[in-house]
Amino acid sequence: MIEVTNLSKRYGRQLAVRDISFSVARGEIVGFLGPNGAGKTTTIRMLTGYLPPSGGSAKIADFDIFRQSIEARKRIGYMPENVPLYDDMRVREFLSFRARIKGLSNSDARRRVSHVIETCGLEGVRRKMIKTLSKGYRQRVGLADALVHQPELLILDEPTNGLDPIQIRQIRELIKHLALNHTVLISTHILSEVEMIANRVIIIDSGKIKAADTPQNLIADMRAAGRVQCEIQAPAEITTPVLANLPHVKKVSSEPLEDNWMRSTLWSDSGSDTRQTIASIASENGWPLRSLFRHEATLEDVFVEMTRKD
Ligand SMILES: Nc1ncnc2c1ncn2[C@@H]1O[C@H](COP(=O)(O)OP(=O)(O)OP(=O)(O)O)[C@@H](O)[C@H]1O
Repeated sequence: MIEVTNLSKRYGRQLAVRDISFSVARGEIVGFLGPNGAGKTTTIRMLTGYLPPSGGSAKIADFDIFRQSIEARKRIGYMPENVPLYDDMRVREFLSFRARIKGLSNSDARRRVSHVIETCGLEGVRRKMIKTLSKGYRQRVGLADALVHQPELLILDEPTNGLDPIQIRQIRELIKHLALNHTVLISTHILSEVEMIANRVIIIDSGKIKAADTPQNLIADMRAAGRVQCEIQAPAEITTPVLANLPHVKKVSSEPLEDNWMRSTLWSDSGSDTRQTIASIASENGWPLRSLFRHEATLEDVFVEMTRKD
């Protein structure tokens, strides 16, 4: 559904998107993640035909977004970060206007507007002026606008940004519902949201793709490379160098607890679980060991690790 090949965007001297390639298959729900300024909006604006690339290409449903822009854009429902709405229009009037701009006939527009009003839960506000709507309802109108021409692909740029927790939950439920019969690319900062909705994530940082996989695989990799915490009753000057020298261990930090107990955290390489080695070392040295566990990784850990600046 989306095929991005060596796409780049330069703003003056700054390379905001650097030679990225990825694809999204029909029916996938892909979370597009990255810290502020990573290049998400720039990429999305290129994919939706609003911004010309400095290099590379992108196809939507096999149509080149730059050379076959009209065909490609017909298939995209785009909800930008700050949904531009006409405040002095009423909801239904605005959606009808948008449907006509998008080329729907009068009768198709009427039918589709009624459908998206129902899908997006806008029945109660369809006659209201847009300027009187809450942010949550404005987002729904933005989603209805993105859907009105019946696109196969939805591209949503931070759709829950600025909403309160209840509104976030409502929009998330709506997106989950829409995901049943659309391909979705969703950019967000809310990682729990991605874990709940997406079947794959793409992490971008400084204009480059750092990872593209299912949340489960990314978390599993992170778990393998994970953190192990242990509590040993021995001075840190003795235990820390020993723990730091264990195979695969990259870093150890220790903090003193009561009665000469010491809590140490070990970060290790991918594929290694140091728990057994720690237990053996403690036993060999006669160090009392009262706690030993592996930290369960989350998508947030993956995100922080992938986008860490060090
Ligand atoms: N119109 C522009 N002119 C110059 N630089 C820009 C422009 N738009 C974005 N940038 C820069 O390009 C980089 C990528 O920005 P972009 O908005 O794509 O990031 P983002 O991942 O969407 O960030 P955020 O999560 O904050 O929205 C940033 O360093 C930003 O300052």
